[in-house]
Amino acid sequence: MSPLTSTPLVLVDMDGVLVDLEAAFWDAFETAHPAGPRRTDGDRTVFRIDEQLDPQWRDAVRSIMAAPGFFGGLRPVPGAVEALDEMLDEGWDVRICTAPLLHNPTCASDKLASLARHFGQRWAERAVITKDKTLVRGDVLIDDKPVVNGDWTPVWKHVVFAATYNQAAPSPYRMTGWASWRQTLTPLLGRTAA
Ligand SMILES: Cc1cn([C@H]2C[C@H](O)[C@@H](COP(=O)(O)O)O2)c(=O)[nH]c1=O
Ligand SMILES: [Mg+2]
Repeated sequence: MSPLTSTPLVLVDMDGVLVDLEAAFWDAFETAHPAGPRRTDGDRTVFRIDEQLDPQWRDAVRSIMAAPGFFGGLRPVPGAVEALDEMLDEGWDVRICTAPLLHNPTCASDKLASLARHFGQRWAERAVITKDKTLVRGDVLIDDKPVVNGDWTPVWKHVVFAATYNQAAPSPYRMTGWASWRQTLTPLLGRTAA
């Protein structure tokens, strides 16, 4: 809880949680490489797409993700817009906590523009963009990465936003989608939203 209020502070990741990186990636990849691997070849079992595919495709994956504008084209995950607004309007303090891809020159600015466009300007103003999420205080971090680590011991609990590639995540806290945010967060934060 915040030292000044009892309002729980919820941190929410972007890629794979609020916006659909996987769909945007495969749309671009399949267009650029029509004879290459397809999204339908199988579910992702590791966090990084380049590590899922044969090594011959790694540069191609990197080049799609490094393209200026790529992160501005990601579409919201179903239910995400409504859930964020509900959490904030009902009394949680909610911040976006997202990592930039440093070799994409417009990644950080595209993420802010995407938040404003799809979620509303107030969400762009609530964004924290950092390579190290352990530096950010909060009660929970909702994130699809199986392990979110950094230079510090985090103060938040990691709520794993469920995906095929994080089924073995060590955190005991798991959210299966935005429809269940209340059931997942309320027991963790000790009270319902105000
Ligand atoms: C799936 C995937 C992700 N990344 C990068 C893209 C972003 O910079 C981060 C994830 O950001 P988040 O908002 O903290 O989710 O990881 C990547 O480089 N390769 C991938 O396959
Ligand atoms: Mg993510």
